[in-house]
Amino acid sequence: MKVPQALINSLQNIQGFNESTFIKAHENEVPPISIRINPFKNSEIFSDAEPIVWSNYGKYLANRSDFSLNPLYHAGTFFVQEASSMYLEQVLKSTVDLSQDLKVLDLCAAPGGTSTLIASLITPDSLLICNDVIQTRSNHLSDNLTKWGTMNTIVTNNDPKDFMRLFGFFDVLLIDAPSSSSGLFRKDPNILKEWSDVNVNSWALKQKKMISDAWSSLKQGGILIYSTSSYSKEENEEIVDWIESTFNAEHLTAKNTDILGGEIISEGSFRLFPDQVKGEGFFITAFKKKSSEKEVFIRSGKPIKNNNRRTEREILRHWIKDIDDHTWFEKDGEYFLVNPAHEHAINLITFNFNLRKVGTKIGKLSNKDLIPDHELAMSIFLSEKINKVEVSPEEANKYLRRDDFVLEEVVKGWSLITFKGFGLGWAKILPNRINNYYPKELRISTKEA
Ligand SMILES: C[S@@+](CC[C@H](N)C(=O)[O-])C[C@H]1O[C@@H](n2cnc3c(N)ncnc32)[C@H](O)[C@@H]1O
Repeated sequence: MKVPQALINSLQNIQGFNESTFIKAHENEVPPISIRINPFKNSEIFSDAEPIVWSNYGKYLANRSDFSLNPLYHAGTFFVQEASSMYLEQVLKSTVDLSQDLKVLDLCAAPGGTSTLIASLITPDSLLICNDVIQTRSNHLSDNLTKWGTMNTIVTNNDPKDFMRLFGFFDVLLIDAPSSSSGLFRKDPNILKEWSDVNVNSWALKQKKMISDAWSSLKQGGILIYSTSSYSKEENEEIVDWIESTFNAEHLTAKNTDILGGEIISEGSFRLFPDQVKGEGFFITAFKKKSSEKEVFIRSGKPIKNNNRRTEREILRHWIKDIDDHTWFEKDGEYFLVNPAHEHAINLITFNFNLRKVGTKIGKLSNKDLIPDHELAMSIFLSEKINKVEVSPEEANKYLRRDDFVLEEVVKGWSLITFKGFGLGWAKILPNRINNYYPKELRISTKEA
Protein backbone atom coordinates (compact mmCIF):
# COMPACT_ATOMS: atom_id res chain seq x y z
CA MET A 1 0.00 0.00 0.00
CA LYS A 2 1.48 3.34 -1.09
CA VAL A 3 0.74 6.28 1.19
CA PRO A 4 0.08 9.54 -0.78
CA GLN A 5 3.24 11.64 -1.04
CA ALA A 6 1.26 14.78 -0.16
CA LEU A 7 0.38 13.20 3.19
CA ILE A 8 3.99 12.10 3.85
CA ASN A 9 5.21 15.66 3.06
CA SER A 10 2.65 17.18 5.42
CA LEU A 11 3.78 15.01 8.34
CA GLN A 12 7.50 15.83 8.24
CA ASN A 13 7.62 18.08 11.29
CA ILE A 14 5.24 16.15 13.47
CA GLN A 15 6.61 14.72 16.70
CA GLY A 16 6.91 10.95 16.49
CA PHE A 17 6.63 10.76 12.69
CA ASN A 18 9.30 8.52 11.17
CA GLU A 19 8.98 8.42 7.40
CA SER A 20 10.74 5.14 6.70
CA THR A 21 9.09 3.04 9.42
CA PHE A 22 5.70 4.65 8.68
CA ILE A 23 5.96 3.70 4.99
CA LYS A 24 7.14 0.20 5.90
CA ALA A 25 4.19 -0.31 8.27
CA HIS A 26 1.86 0.55 5.38
CA GLU A 27 3.69 -1.52 2.78
CA ASN A 28 4.37 -4.71 4.69
CA GLU A 29 2.29 -5.04 7.80
CA VAL A 30 -1.28 -6.09 8.30
CA PRO A 31 -3.38 -4.35 10.95
CA PRO A 32 -3.80 -6.26 14.22
CA ILE A 33 -7.22 -7.69 15.06
CA SER A 34 -8.59 -6.45 18.37
CA ILE A 35 -11.67 -6.72 20.54
CA ARG A 36 -12.78 -5.33 23.89
CA ILE A 37 -14.40 -7.54 26.53
CA ASN A 38 -17.70 -6.54 28.12
CA PRO A 39 -16.89 -6.41 31.85
CA PHE A 40 -20.59 -6.94 32.70
CA LYS A 41 -20.73 -10.17 30.66
CA ASN A 42 -17.38 -11.74 31.22
CA SER A 43 -17.47 -14.97 29.26
CA GLU A 44 -13.68 -15.48 29.57
CA ILE A 45 -13.82 -16.20 25.86
CA PHE A 46 -10.49 -14.52 25.09
CA SER A 47 -8.86 -14.89 28.52
CA ASP A 48 -5.61 -16.20 27.02
CA ALA A 49 -5.37 -13.57 24.28
CA GLU A 50 -2.64 -10.90 24.33
CA PRO A 51 -3.78 -7.83 26.29
CA ILE A 52 -3.73 -4.31 24.84
CA VAL A 53 -1.53 -2.52 27.37
CA TRP A 54 -3.46 0.75 27.38
CA SER A 55 -6.87 -0.87 27.83
CA ASN A 56 -8.20 -2.82 30.80
CA TYR A 57 -10.46 -4.92 28.61
CA GLY A 58 -8.80 -4.84 25.18
CA LYS A 59 -7.24 -7.94 23.58
CA TYR A 60 -5.45 -8.76 20.34
CA LEU A 61 -6.64 -11.85 18.53
CA ALA A 62 -4.27 -14.09 16.62
CA ASN A 63 -6.74 -14.98 13.87
CA ARG A 64 -9.47 -13.23 12.04
CA SER A 65 -12.39 -15.40 13.04
CA ASP A 66 -15.76 -14.41 11.64
CA PHE A 67 -17.23 -12.52 14.57
CA SER A 68 -20.72 -12.47 13.17
CA LEU A 69 -20.87 -16.27 13.44
CA ASN A 70 -19.77 -16.38 17.06
CA PRO A 71 -22.87 -16.58 19.33
CA LEU A 72 -20.93 -14.85 22.13
CA TYR A 73 -20.58 -11.81 19.89
CA HIS A 74 -24.39 -11.67 19.53
CA ALA A 75 -24.70 -12.10 23.30
CA GLY A 76 -22.71 -8.85 23.70
CA THR A 77 -19.76 -10.38 25.53
CA PHE A 78 -17.25 -8.44 23.39
CA PHE A 79 -17.06 -5.59 20.88
CA VAL A 80 -14.77 -5.49 17.85
CA GLN A 81 -12.79 -2.26 18.10
CA GLU A 82 -9.57 -0.93 16.65
CA ALA A 83 -6.84 -1.02 19.36
CA SER A 84 -5.48 2.56 19.17
CA SER A 85 -8.95 4.06 19.58
CA MET A 86 -9.15 2.29 22.98
CA TYR A 87 -6.54 4.85 24.16
CA LEU A 88 -9.63 6.89 25.08
CA GLU A 89 -9.62 4.90 28.34
CA GLN A 90 -6.27 6.44 29.38
CA VAL A 91 -7.40 9.95 28.46
CA LEU A 92 -10.64 9.54 30.41
CA LYS A 93 -8.82 8.19 33.45
CA SER A 94 -6.32 11.06 33.48
CA THR A 95 -8.82 13.91 32.95
CA VAL A 96 -12.10 12.82 34.57
CA ASP A 97 -12.94 11.51 38.05
CA LEU A 98 -14.75 8.37 36.96
CA SER A 99 -15.86 7.56 40.51
CA GLN A 100 -18.32 10.48 40.31
CA ASP A 101 -21.78 10.25 38.74
CA LEU A 102 -21.35 11.96 35.38
CA LYS A 103 -23.43 13.07 32.43
CA VAL A 104 -21.53 12.15 29.29
CA LEU A 105 -22.30 12.94 25.64
CA ASP A 106 -20.69 10.78 22.94
CA LEU A 107 -21.58 13.03 20.00
CA CYS A 108 -20.35 10.89 17.08
CA ALA A 109 -20.98 7.48 18.53
CA ALA A 110 -21.88 4.91 15.84
CA PRO A 111 -21.24 2.01 15.70
CA GLY A 112 -20.53 2.11 19.44
CA GLY A 113 -16.81 1.53 20.11
CA THR A 114 -16.40 4.65 22.24
CA SER A 115 -19.87 4.34 23.81
CA THR A 116 -19.42 0.75 24.97
CA LEU A 117 -15.96 1.69 26.27
CA ILE A 118 -17.36 4.62 28.28
CA ALA A 119 -20.31 2.51 29.49
CA SER A 120 -17.74 0.05 30.90
CA LEU A 121 -15.97 2.74 32.95
CA ILE A 122 -18.67 5.03 34.38
CA THR A 123 -20.75 4.47 37.53
CA PRO A 124 -24.27 2.97 37.24
CA ASP A 125 -25.77 6.35 38.26
CA SER A 126 -23.89 8.15 35.48
CA LEU A 127 -25.84 8.84 32.29
CA LEU A 128 -24.37 8.34 28.82
CA ILE A 129 -26.02 9.87 25.77
CA CYS A 130 -24.83 8.24 22.57
CA ASN A 131 -25.64 10.18 19.42
CA ASP A 132 -25.14 9.77 15.71
CA VAL A 133 -26.46 12.13 13.07
CA ILE A 134 -26.97 9.39 10.46
CA GLN A 135 -30.18 7.49 11.09
CA THR A 136 -29.12 4.03 9.90
CA ARG A 137 -25.92 4.36 11.93
CA SER A 138 -27.84 5.41 15.03
CA ASN A 139 -29.98 2.26 14.71
CA HIS A 140 -26.86 0.12 14.55
CA LEU A 141 -25.49 2.02 17.56
CA SER A 142 -28.69 1.28 19.45
CA ASP A 143 -28.44 -2.46 18.64
CA ASN A 144 -24.88 -2.55 19.90
CA LEU A 145 -25.78 -0.81 23.17
CA THR A 146 -28.69 -3.21 23.60
CA LYS A 147 -26.20 -6.09 23.36
CA TRP A 148 -23.91 -4.41 25.91
CA GLY A 149 -26.79 -4.73 28.38
CA THR A 150 -26.33 -1.59 30.49
CA MET A 151 -29.30 0.62 31.40
CA ASN A 152 -27.71 4.05 31.94
CA THR A 153 -27.62 4.92 28.23
CA ILE A 154 -29.82 6.85 25.82
CA VAL A 155 -29.31 6.72 22.05
CA THR A 156 -30.27 9.77 19.98
CA ASN A 157 -30.24 10.56 16.27
CA ASN A 158 -29.64 14.30 16.17
CA ASP A 159 -27.56 16.96 14.53
CA PRO A 160 -24.86 18.31 16.90
CA LYS A 161 -26.55 21.74 16.86
CA ASP A 162 -29.61 20.21 18.61
CA PHE A 163 -27.46 19.79 21.73
CA MET A 164 -27.28 23.60 22.05
CA ARG A 165 -30.62 23.21 23.85
CA LEU A 166 -28.85 21.45 26.73
CA PHE A 167 -26.81 24.40 27.97
CA GLY A 168 -24.16 23.44 30.50
CA PHE A 169 -25.62 19.94 30.85
CA PHE A 170 -22.69 17.56 30.35
CA ASP A 171 -19.62 16.85 32.50
CA VAL A 172 -17.89 15.16 29.58
CA LEU A 173 -18.28 15.71 25.84
CA LEU A 174 -16.56 13.25 23.52
CA ILE A 175 -16.23 14.18 19.85
CA ASP A 176 -14.69 11.20 18.06
CA ALA A 177 -15.00 13.12 14.84
CA PRO A 178 -15.54 11.82 11.32
CA SER A 179 -12.34 12.63 9.43
CA SER A 180 -10.26 11.96 6.32
CA SER A 181 -9.44 8.69 8.18
CA SER A 182 -5.88 8.30 6.88
CA GLY A 183 -5.13 6.43 10.11
CA LEU A 184 -7.31 3.62 8.80
CA PHE A 185 -5.67 3.17 5.37
CA ARG A 186 -4.42 -0.29 6.32
CA LYS A 187 -7.86 -1.44 7.45
CA ASP A 188 -9.74 -0.11 4.45
CA PRO A 189 -7.83 0.61 1.23
CA ASN A 190 -10.91 2.42 -0.18
CA ILE A 191 -10.17 5.27 2.26
CA LEU A 192 -6.81 5.70 0.58
CA LYS A 193 -8.45 5.96 -2.87
CA GLU A 194 -10.66 8.80 -1.64
CA TRP A 195 -7.96 10.66 0.31
CA SER A 196 -6.91 14.15 -0.88
CA ASP A 197 -5.63 17.27 0.83
CA VAL A 198 -8.78 19.06 -0.35
CA ASN A 199 -10.85 16.51 1.59
CA VAL A 200 -8.66 17.02 4.65
CA ASN A 201 -9.55 20.72 4.65
CA SER A 202 -13.23 20.07 4.14
CA TRP A 203 -13.26 17.62 7.09
CA ALA A 204 -11.50 20.23 9.25
CA LEU A 205 -14.32 22.69 8.53
CA LYS A 206 -16.95 20.09 9.46
CA GLN A 207 -15.06 19.24 12.67
CA LYS A 208 -15.00 22.92 13.70
CA LYS A 209 -18.71 23.18 13.01
CA MET A 210 -19.62 20.20 15.20
CA ILE A 211 -17.36 21.40 18.04
CA SER A 212 -18.96 24.90 17.88
CA ASP A 213 -22.43 23.39 17.83
CA ALA A 214 -21.92 21.12 20.84
CA TRP A 215 -19.62 23.32 22.98
CA SER A 216 -22.42 25.10 24.88
CA SER A 217 -23.80 21.76 26.14
CA LEU A 218 -20.64 21.28 28.23
CA LYS A 219 -20.72 22.67 31.76
CA GLN A 220 -18.08 24.92 33.31
CA GLY A 221 -15.18 22.72 34.40
CA GLY A 222 -16.43 20.00 32.04
CA ILE A 223 -14.04 18.02 29.84
CA LEU A 224 -14.05 17.95 26.04
CA ILE A 225 -12.24 14.99 24.52
CA TYR A 226 -11.56 15.32 20.81
CA SER A 227 -10.21 12.50 18.64
CA THR A 228 -9.78 11.56 15.00
CA SER A 229 -8.41 8.70 12.93
CA SER A 230 -6.56 11.19 10.73
CA TYR A 231 -2.83 11.93 10.60
CA SER A 232 -3.31 15.44 9.21
CA LYS A 233 -2.48 18.34 11.49
CA GLU A 234 -5.32 20.35 9.91
CA GLU A 235 -7.73 17.94 11.65
CA ASN A 236 -5.66 17.61 14.82
CA GLU A 237 -3.11 20.16 16.15
CA GLU A 238 -4.71 22.97 14.13
CA ILE A 239 -8.11 22.11 15.61
CA VAL A 240 -6.49 22.24 19.08
CA ASP A 241 -5.16 25.76 18.33
CA TRP A 242 -8.53 26.79 16.96
CA ILE A 243 -10.38 25.53 20.07
CA GLU A 244 -7.98 27.42 22.35
CA SER A 245 -8.37 30.64 20.39
CA THR A 246 -12.14 30.37 19.90
CA PHE A 247 -13.45 29.13 23.24
CA ASN A 248 -12.55 29.68 26.84
CA ALA A 249 -10.84 26.30 27.00
CA GLU A 250 -7.71 25.06 28.72
CA HIS A 251 -5.81 22.47 26.72
CA LEU A 252 -4.97 19.64 29.12
CA THR A 253 -1.46 18.59 28.33
CA ALA A 254 -1.21 14.87 27.76
CA LYS A 255 -0.13 12.88 30.81
CA ASN A 256 0.27 9.18 31.64
CA THR A 257 2.76 8.54 28.89
CA ASP A 258 4.50 5.72 30.73
CA ILE A 259 2.49 3.11 28.92
CA LEU A 260 3.65 4.04 25.45
CA GLY A 261 6.56 6.46 25.97
CA GLY A 262 6.97 10.19 25.29
CA GLU A 263 7.14 9.70 21.51
CA ILE A 264 3.37 9.66 21.31
CA ILE A 265 3.02 13.26 22.54
CA SER A 266 2.62 15.93 19.88
CA GLU A 267 2.12 19.49 21.16
CA GLY A 268 0.39 18.22 24.29
CA SER A 269 -1.86 15.69 22.52
CA PHE A 270 -1.54 11.95 21.94
CA ARG A 271 -0.66 10.69 18.48
CA LEU A 272 -0.53 6.97 17.86
CA PHE A 273 1.33 5.83 14.73
CA PRO A 274 1.10 2.23 13.46
CA ASP A 275 4.87 1.83 13.23
CA GLN A 276 5.21 2.67 16.93
CA VAL A 277 2.22 1.02 18.60
CA LYS A 278 0.30 -2.15 17.81
CA GLY A 279 -2.69 -0.35 16.36
CA GLU A 280 -3.75 2.10 13.65
CA GLY A 281 -3.33 5.88 13.38
CA PHE A 282 -5.17 7.83 16.09
CA PHE A 283 -5.11 11.33 17.58
CA ILE A 284 -6.70 12.24 20.92
CA THR A 285 -6.63 15.29 23.15
CA ALA A 286 -8.59 16.93 25.99
CA PHE A 287 -9.70 20.38 27.18
CA LYS A 288 -11.30 21.80 30.29
CA LYS A 289 -14.06 24.36 29.81
CA LYS A 290 -13.25 27.50 31.77
CA SER A 291 -16.28 29.69 31.03
CA SER A 292 -19.75 29.11 32.39
CA GLU A 293 -22.84 28.72 30.29
CA LYS A 294 -25.92 30.64 31.24
CA GLU A 295 -28.47 28.18 32.57
CA VAL A 296 -31.54 28.36 30.39
CA PHE A 297 -34.94 26.90 30.95
CA ILE A 298 -35.22 23.64 29.09
CA ARG A 299 -38.72 22.49 28.30
CA SER A 300 -39.39 19.14 29.77
CA GLY A 301 -41.87 16.46 28.71
CA LYS A 302 -44.68 15.18 30.89
CA PRO A 303 -43.39 13.51 34.02
CA ILE A 304 -42.79 9.83 33.64
CA LYS A 305 -46.11 7.99 34.00
CA ASN A 306 -46.24 5.33 36.69
CA ASN A 307 -49.79 4.02 36.92
CA ASN A 308 -50.74 1.03 38.97
CA ARG A 309 -47.20 0.63 40.19
CA ARG A 310 -47.75 -2.03 42.81
CA THR A 311 -49.32 -4.56 40.43
CA GLU A 312 -46.74 -3.81 37.78
CA ARG A 313 -43.93 -4.13 40.28
CA GLU A 314 -45.07 -7.61 41.27
CA ILE A 315 -45.18 -8.75 37.64
CA LEU A 316 -41.79 -7.21 36.89
CA ARG A 317 -40.22 -8.68 40.03
CA HIS A 318 -40.16 -12.08 38.32
CA TRP A 319 -38.25 -10.68 35.33
CA ILE A 320 -35.93 -8.02 36.73
CA LYS A 321 -33.19 -8.20 39.32
CA ASP A 322 -33.58 -5.85 42.31
CA ILE A 323 -36.73 -4.26 40.89
CA ASP A 324 -37.07 -2.04 43.98
CA ASP A 325 -33.91 -0.16 42.91
CA HIS A 326 -35.36 0.77 39.52
CA THR A 327 -38.23 2.69 38.08
CA TRP A 328 -39.99 2.44 34.74
CA PHE A 329 -42.28 4.33 32.44
CA GLU A 330 -44.80 3.35 29.84
CA LYS A 331 -45.11 4.77 26.35
CA ASP A 332 -47.63 3.49 23.79
CA GLY A 333 -48.05 0.26 25.74
CA GLU A 334 -44.30 -0.46 26.01
CA TYR A 335 -42.44 -0.38 29.32
CA PHE A 336 -38.95 1.01 29.81
CA LEU A 337 -36.73 0.34 32.81
CA VAL A 338 -34.67 3.33 33.94
CA ASN A 339 -32.50 4.41 36.82
CA PRO A 340 -34.54 6.68 39.18
CA ALA A 341 -31.55 9.07 39.23
CA HIS A 342 -32.14 9.75 35.52
CA GLU A 343 -35.86 10.51 35.48
CA HIS A 344 -35.44 14.26 35.13
CA ALA A 345 -32.78 14.01 32.42
CA ILE A 346 -34.90 11.50 30.52
CA ASN A 347 -37.89 13.84 30.62
CA LEU A 348 -35.76 16.61 29.11
CA ILE A 349 -34.26 14.44 26.42
CA THR A 350 -37.48 12.66 25.50
CA PHE A 351 -39.02 16.01 24.75
CA ASN A 352 -36.17 17.57 22.79
CA PHE A 353 -34.48 14.77 20.81
CA ASN A 354 -35.04 11.94 18.32
CA LEU A 355 -34.74 8.94 20.56
CA ARG A 356 -33.55 5.54 19.38
CA LYS A 357 -33.24 3.89 22.78
CA VAL A 358 -33.92 4.88 26.40
CA GLY A 359 -32.80 2.74 29.34
CA THR A 360 -33.90 -0.86 28.77
CA LYS A 361 -37.10 -1.64 26.92
CA ILE A 362 -38.78 -4.32 29.03
CA GLY A 363 -41.73 -5.20 26.81
CA LYS A 364 -45.54 -5.07 26.94
CA LEU A 365 -47.77 -5.95 29.87
CA SER A 366 -50.68 -8.11 28.85
CA ASN A 367 -53.14 -10.00 31.09
CA LYS A 368 -50.98 -9.59 34.15
CA ASP A 369 -47.92 -10.95 32.39
CA LEU A 370 -45.08 -9.54 30.39
CA ILE A 371 -44.35 -10.05 26.71
CA PRO A 372 -40.61 -9.52 27.10
CA ASP A 373 -38.63 -7.38 24.67
CA HIS A 374 -35.27 -8.41 23.17
CA GLU A 375 -33.59 -5.59 25.14
CA LEU A 376 -34.57 -7.32 28.36
CA ALA A 377 -33.01 -10.58 27.16
CA MET A 378 -29.71 -8.75 26.70
CA SER A 379 -29.92 -6.74 29.91
CA ILE A 380 -27.49 -7.19 32.77
CA PHE A 381 -30.52 -6.57 35.05
CA LEU A 382 -32.44 -9.63 33.86
CA SER A 383 -33.49 -11.79 36.82
CA GLU A 384 -31.78 -15.11 37.48
CA LYS A 385 -35.27 -16.58 38.09
CA ILE A 386 -36.41 -16.69 34.47
CA ASN A 387 -36.43 -19.98 32.57
CA LYS A 388 -33.36 -20.63 30.48
CA VAL A 389 -32.51 -23.10 27.76
CA GLU A 390 -28.82 -23.66 27.08
CA VAL A 391 -28.10 -24.46 23.42
CA SER A 392 -25.22 -26.00 21.45
CA PRO A 393 -23.23 -23.98 18.86
CA GLU A 394 -25.38 -25.48 16.07
CA GLU A 395 -28.64 -24.70 17.87
CA ALA A 396 -27.40 -21.18 18.70
CA ASN A 397 -26.71 -20.66 15.02
CA LYS A 398 -30.18 -21.86 14.06
CA TYR A 399 -31.73 -19.64 16.71
CA LEU A 400 -29.79 -16.57 15.46
CA ARG A 401 -30.90 -17.32 11.88
CA ARG A 402 -34.51 -17.64 13.13
CA ASP A 403 -34.66 -21.18 11.77
CA ASP A 404 -36.95 -23.76 13.33
CA PHE A 405 -35.35 -26.08 15.83
CA VAL A 406 -36.38 -28.69 18.36
CA LEU A 407 -35.39 -28.85 22.02
CA GLU A 408 -35.79 -31.83 24.32
CA GLU A 409 -37.30 -31.62 27.82
CA VAL A 410 -37.89 -27.91 28.14
CA VAL A 411 -40.28 -25.99 30.38
CA LYS A 412 -43.25 -24.42 28.55
CA GLY A 413 -43.54 -20.65 28.34
CA TRP A 414 -41.04 -17.85 27.84
CA SER A 415 -37.41 -18.98 27.96
CA LEU A 416 -34.13 -17.21 27.52
CA ILE A 417 -32.01 -19.03 24.96
CA THR A 418 -28.47 -19.05 26.34
CA PHE A 419 -25.11 -20.00 24.90
CA LYS A 420 -22.38 -20.75 27.47
CA GLY A 421 -24.73 -19.11 29.98
CA PHE A 422 -25.13 -15.81 28.06
CA GLY A 423 -28.52 -14.73 26.78
CA LEU A 424 -29.11 -14.59 23.01
CA GLY A 425 -32.83 -13.76 23.02
CA TRP A 426 -36.30 -15.10 23.78
CA ALA A 427 -38.20 -18.15 22.65
CA LYS A 428 -41.76 -19.08 23.58
CA ILE A 429 -42.06 -22.80 24.13
CA LEU A 430 -45.49 -24.17 23.27
CA PRO A 431 -46.72 -27.80 23.60
CA ASN A 432 -46.00 -28.63 19.96
CA ARG A 433 -43.51 -26.02 18.76
CA ILE A 434 -41.00 -23.31 19.71
CA ASN A 435 -41.64 -19.74 18.64
CA ASN A 436 -38.35 -18.00 17.91
CA TYR A 437 -38.50 -14.36 19.07
CA TYR A 438 -35.04 -13.35 17.88
CA PRO A 439 -35.59 -9.95 16.17
CA LYS A 440 -35.95 -10.30 12.39
CA GLU A 441 -33.75 -7.29 11.70
CA LEU A 442 -30.85 -8.82 13.66
CA ARG A 443 -30.94 -12.33 12.26
CA ILE A 444 -27.72 -13.65 10.78
CA SER A 445 -27.86 -14.87 7.22
CA THR A 446 -24.84 -17.10 6.65
CA LYS A 447 -25.56 -20.79 6.70
CA GLU A 448 -22.25 -22.07 8.06
CA ALA A 449 -21.51 -22.47 11.73
C1 LIG B 1 -15.22 8.16 13.66
S1 LIG B 1 -16.88 7.71 13.54
C2 LIG B 1 -17.30 7.42 15.21
C3 LIG B 1 -16.89 6.09 15.72
C4 LIG B 1 -17.44 5.79 17.11
N1 LIG B 1 -17.08 6.81 18.05
C5 LIG B 1 -16.99 4.43 17.58
O1 LIG B 1 -16.05 4.35 18.36
O2 LIG B 1 -17.60 3.42 17.18
C6 LIG B 1 -17.66 9.22 13.25
C7 LIG B 1 -19.17 9.19 13.31
O3 LIG B 1 -19.62 10.53 13.16
C8 LIG B 1 -20.84 10.53 12.48
N2 LIG B 1 -21.01 11.86 11.85
C9 LIG B 1 -20.79 12.25 10.59
N3 LIG B 1 -21.08 13.55 10.43
C10 LIG B 1 -21.49 13.99 11.62
C11 LIG B 1 -21.96 15.23 12.09
N4 LIG B 1 -22.04 16.29 11.31
N5 LIG B 1 -22.32 15.30 13.36
C12 LIG B 1 -22.26 14.21 14.18
N6 LIG B 1 -21.82 13.00 13.79
C13 LIG B 1 -21.44 12.91 12.53
C14 LIG B 1 -20.72 9.41 11.47
O4 LIG B 1 -22.00 8.89 11.17
C15 LIG B 1 -19.86 8.41 12.22
O5 LIG B 1 -20.65 7.41 12.80
